[in-house]
Amino acid sequence: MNPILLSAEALSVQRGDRLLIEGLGFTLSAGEGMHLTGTNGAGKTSLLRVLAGLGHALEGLVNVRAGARLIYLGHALGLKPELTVTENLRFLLQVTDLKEKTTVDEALSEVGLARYFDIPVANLSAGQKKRVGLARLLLEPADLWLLDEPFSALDARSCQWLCDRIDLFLAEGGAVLLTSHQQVPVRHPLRRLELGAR
Ligand SMILES: Nc1ncnc2c1ncn2[C@@H]1O[C@H](COP(=O)(O)OP(=O)(O)OP(=O)(O)O)[C@@H](O)[C@H]1O
Repeated sequence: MNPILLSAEALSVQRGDRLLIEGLGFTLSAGEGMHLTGTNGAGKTSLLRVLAGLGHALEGLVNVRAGARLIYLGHALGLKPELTVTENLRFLLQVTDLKEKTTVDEALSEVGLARYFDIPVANLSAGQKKRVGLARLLLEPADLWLLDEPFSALDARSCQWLCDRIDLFLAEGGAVLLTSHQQVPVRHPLRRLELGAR
């Protein structure tokens, strides 16, 4: 049986005075993908942030397997607009202090941004910014990807590229939890976790 990389037990999440999630439990094992769905405001981003350790749960537990490394890719992407594309990725690698899986140049080439390496991120289109964020998936070693709307702003070719990357990551034993308001056409079957409107 594949090891469980992430689990939630009796998790409740509140934002402001709204209780968004109550008593949620699930596990995510190596090689598993999960599609988190729910209407606007249901709490998907809030949940991902709690799972990534960036937000607090009202009650309950989040367990990440000891030693498992996760990448959280949120709406904000964690990019600094005044830095160039290359500077942003080098900065992120410094912060995480991990040995990169590939070079920044190769990652940028794969996400179709080779020609933009010295452009400030502020001067990129929304889809190009998204691709800079996604380049982290190529650079940083990880066991678990938490991806908040990773397909938003991407063109069709980039969406297909990301699906292929997710399939490869799952085949290699990674685990993925992602949100998307659209169908996610990966080959690997995805479990579905639906947050109800409250
Ligand atoms: N900083 C905040 N302070 C208070 N409430 C917040 C804050 N951020 C979000 N919320 C509220 O939390 C609720 C859930 O927001 P969240 O972003 O988690 O939803 P979501 O399911 O990801 O929505 P969407 O599909 O629109 O991205 C919303 O009602 C929102 O108004």
